[in-house]
Amino acid sequence: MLIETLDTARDLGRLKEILGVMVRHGFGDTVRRLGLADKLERAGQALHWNLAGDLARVEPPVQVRLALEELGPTFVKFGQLLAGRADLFGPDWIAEFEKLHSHVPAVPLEALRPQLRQDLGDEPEAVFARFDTEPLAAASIAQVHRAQLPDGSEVVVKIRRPGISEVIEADLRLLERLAALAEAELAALKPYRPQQLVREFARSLRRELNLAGECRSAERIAGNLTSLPHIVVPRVYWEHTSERINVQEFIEGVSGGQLDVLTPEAGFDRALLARRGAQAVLKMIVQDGIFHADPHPGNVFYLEGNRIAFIDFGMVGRLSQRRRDELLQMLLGLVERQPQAVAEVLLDWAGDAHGVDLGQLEVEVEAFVDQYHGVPLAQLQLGQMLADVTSILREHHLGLPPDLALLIKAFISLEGMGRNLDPDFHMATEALPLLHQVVRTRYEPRALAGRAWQALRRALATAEQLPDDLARLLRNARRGRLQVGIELAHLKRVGDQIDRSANRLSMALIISALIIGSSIVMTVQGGPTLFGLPAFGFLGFFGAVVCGLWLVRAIWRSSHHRDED
Ligand SMILES: Nc1ncnc2c1ncn2[C@@H]1O[C@H](COP(=O)(O)OP(=O)(O)OP(=O)(O)O)[C@@H](O)[C@H]1O
Repeated sequence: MLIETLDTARDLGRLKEILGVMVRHGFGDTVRRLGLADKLERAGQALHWNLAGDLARVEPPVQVRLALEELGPTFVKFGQLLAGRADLFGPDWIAEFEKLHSHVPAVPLEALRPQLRQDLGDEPEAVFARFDTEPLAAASIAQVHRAQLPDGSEVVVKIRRPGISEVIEADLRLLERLAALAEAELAALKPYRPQQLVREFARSLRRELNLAGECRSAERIAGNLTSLPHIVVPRVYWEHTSERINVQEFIEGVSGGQLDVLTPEAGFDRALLARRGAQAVLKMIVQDGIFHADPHPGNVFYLEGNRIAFIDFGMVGRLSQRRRDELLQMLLGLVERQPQAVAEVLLDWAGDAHGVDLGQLEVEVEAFVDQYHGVPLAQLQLGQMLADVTSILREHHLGLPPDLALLIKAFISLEGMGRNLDPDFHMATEALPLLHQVVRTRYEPRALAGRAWQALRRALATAEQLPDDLARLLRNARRGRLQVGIELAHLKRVGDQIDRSANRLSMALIISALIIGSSIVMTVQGGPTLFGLPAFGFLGFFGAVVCGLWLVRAIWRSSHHRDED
């Protein structure tokens, strides 16, 4: 089905390439179980290649990472996303996914020129006073060149790789179908919800492909951070920015990776930088609800005056007000060691916890928080605690909502950066006053009154609409066009059970008929015999025994499965 619905021959070719890489890295059996083996074999590729030497001894997480690397940018990015899912994968997997880097050879300027001409409306040399032909950096989606505008402003020009959008789209189409197939065919992968994972990934990657979108996020965040004058977000030059290109202020500073340069002699106060960085990101997360979701050292610069610049807003996380409230309760619960509060939020996050022992989950969360009882605030590693507490969900085969997974990754990365800057930096100590302040502002009378007023306005709007809605409902009911959609989750299962019961009942009737018929035949004298008995009567009884045994086995198996369920 997957192959039949592929859009182009190119997609089919790429699928074979993907399957080939999977086989080469030891996942031939998975290919077979996905029902795709024949496609490869028809393409002349053997499925049962033995893994050569060293590869045979490689652990599954390493095999997966090597396969993702070989499959190119889309899959490398997918692995990078999985690196943030401590709620789904164990530490050995996360460590491997974290090794994935998207640095690739740069595209020469001449190859970029036709696209640049289209996007800038002229040759780069005509638009910029200076344009560096050698890029500053080349990543999988875009590469960055330094340039100068005619007014003397130093800028960076981020250019999307020609053709990358088509490559990524084709890969995403295949990945979406493979995920659907995996979810249907591979029971072991079901708890990872492959389809949902790929859907979220595709959404975020498509957003990243639009280089203007990144600038919109940067401006939004910059607007939220105006109260923190020591935080810098590069200015966007919209006149040269569009989907495939963006031009932004060049940030002159010390890259987050060069900590040894941040000395007091050079005018840097590392403790202050750690505190300022943490305050900014905490504000983005708990107060503003839109945050830089990829704050790794390469995306941070330290500037003179102990200012901090964030760049690359290609991946931002968004949190609804409800999520922010939950997060606030979770963080305060962790910092103030209130197990009940933490458990409550985690159970909310677990969402559809069908078949999960919620009581047990609650006990585990409480035990987890209790182990920090009496530990000084300064020793709490908030990011790690968040990751650990959510990994309890993993053990119960429950996933974290995607917006929160992104947040925890950002949190851990930020906490690590803070500690690298200043070994005495403690996120929990830093966070507590801000968390209290957010709670205070959220529940101060004016804020409460504001929210109550908004709720009232929504209620009034609904009330205003009510007579019309009711009239429409009644009109439809009068015309017999009232439709009610009822979804019964287990209706199909019940239908199947009725089907099976009817089959068994029919079988019981056949057996009874065979026994009665054979008994009558047995009394008839003459005709062929078998073992001294009338042959047709004997065969009838034999058939009844076989059917009877089948019936007993079917009944035993179905009651056994019910017990397991
Ligand atoms: N405004 C800027 N000022 C100075 N340098 C910049 C700026 N923007 C980007 N760079 C440089 O270019 C590099 C890549 O930029 P950016 O992170 O935006 O691209 P990317 O394609 O998202 O890369 P990655 O996937 O590695 O994060 C940065 O690490 C930085 O060195």
